[in-house]
Amino acid sequence: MSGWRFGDPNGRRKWFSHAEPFAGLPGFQLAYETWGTLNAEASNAVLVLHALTGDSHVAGGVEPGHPTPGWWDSLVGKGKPLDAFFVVAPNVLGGCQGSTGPWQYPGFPGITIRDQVAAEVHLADYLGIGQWAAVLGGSMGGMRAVEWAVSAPERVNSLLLLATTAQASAEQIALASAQLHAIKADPLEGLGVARRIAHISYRSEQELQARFGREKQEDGRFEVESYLDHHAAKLTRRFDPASYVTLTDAMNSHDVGRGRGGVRAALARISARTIVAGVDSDRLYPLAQQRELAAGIPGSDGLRVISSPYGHDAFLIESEQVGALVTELVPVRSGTR
Ligand SMILES: CC(=O)SCCNC(=O)CCNC(=O)[C@H](O)C(C)(C)COP(=O)(O)OP(=O)(O)OC[C@H]1O[C@@H](n2cnc3c(N)ncnc32)[C@H](O)[C@@H]1OP(=O)(O)O
Ligand SMILES: N[C@@H](CCO)C(=O)O
Repeated sequence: MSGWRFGDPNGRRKWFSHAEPFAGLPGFQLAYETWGTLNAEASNAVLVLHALTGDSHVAGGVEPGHPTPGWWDSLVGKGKPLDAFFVVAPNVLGGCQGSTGPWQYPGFPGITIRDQVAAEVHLADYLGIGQWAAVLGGSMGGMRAVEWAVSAPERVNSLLLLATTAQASAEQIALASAQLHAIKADPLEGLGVARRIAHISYRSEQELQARFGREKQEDGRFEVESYLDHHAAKLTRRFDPASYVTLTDAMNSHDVGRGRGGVRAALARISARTIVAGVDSDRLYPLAQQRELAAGIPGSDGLRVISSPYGHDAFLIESEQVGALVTELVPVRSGTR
């Protein structure tokens, strides 16, 4: 087993181990990182859930000696929207940055978003967190966030759903299936092909046209090809093909309505104060999916739109707009410090 998958590249990871059989596994471990301090009432905990190729390292540079940037640096740290809270970020079950996944466990079973949330419930219990002040997530993280609020409504006080959906659509499943075929044909090369396909869907047509047009590099590749080659190489250096398959299958299985009387009935269970936001240029998780969430969740006050040319990835890039939504959701209350 390659050590890096259990390693701690940023020097901040903690591990939670669950020794009982779970979802076809003999047990599991979740790597997680935390920022801030849990208050005496355990009322200031915020759960941040990462997207497909994300990890527990939401923010870097918060403490001396841990400068590696995180993927939502703008939210966590002194004077930032989540400064007053105890932030917990797990690496998702089946992921490959510290948590149990297919490379750690040959014959790793198929798991669902519900299994991943059930694993995170065990982590919350272990940390002594009965109710989250807020659960935040974008994309696959948003799938887990909405599942948290449906399956354990009493444990989620407020909820921020970004660029996500109540159930995977045929188009999302179709795009994923092409990626999975590539990986199953040749894991390493295939992961690069999968990343190219996925990354096109993470950006917008107008952005790619404006940035790259028909420009070519000296080697004859179109600039946009070179850009995709870059992301493919970058991901294959930091991500495990089998984990990509496991997590993509889990996203395909995502349907909060399954066995619960359908999506509307499931969303009606949510008691959290909720903000749902989508990106106007997102062609992977279109606004109609967030509109469905906002309409079905009783505690939502309607759809917010993040205006950005960057497509789906805007939830990771538009720090100001995302930060404003977080601040609106969890204004720093006295006593949360
Ligand atoms: C959930 C998580 O994100 S966790 C871990 C961090 N996350 C990730 O990395 C996820 C995968 N990455 C992404 O989704 C995106 O890179 C984001 C959202 C994080 C950032 O998006 P952006 O800031 O818009 O970066 P963009 O997609 O334009 O890529 C910039 C990179 O492409 C390179 N690049 C730009 N044009 C070209 C080109 N024509 N040819 C080759 N490389 C190019 C840049 O040099 C830059 O390189 P770098 O990655 O070494 O910095
Ligand atoms: N591009 C980001 C978001 C995907 O939803 C990632 O690779 O995780």
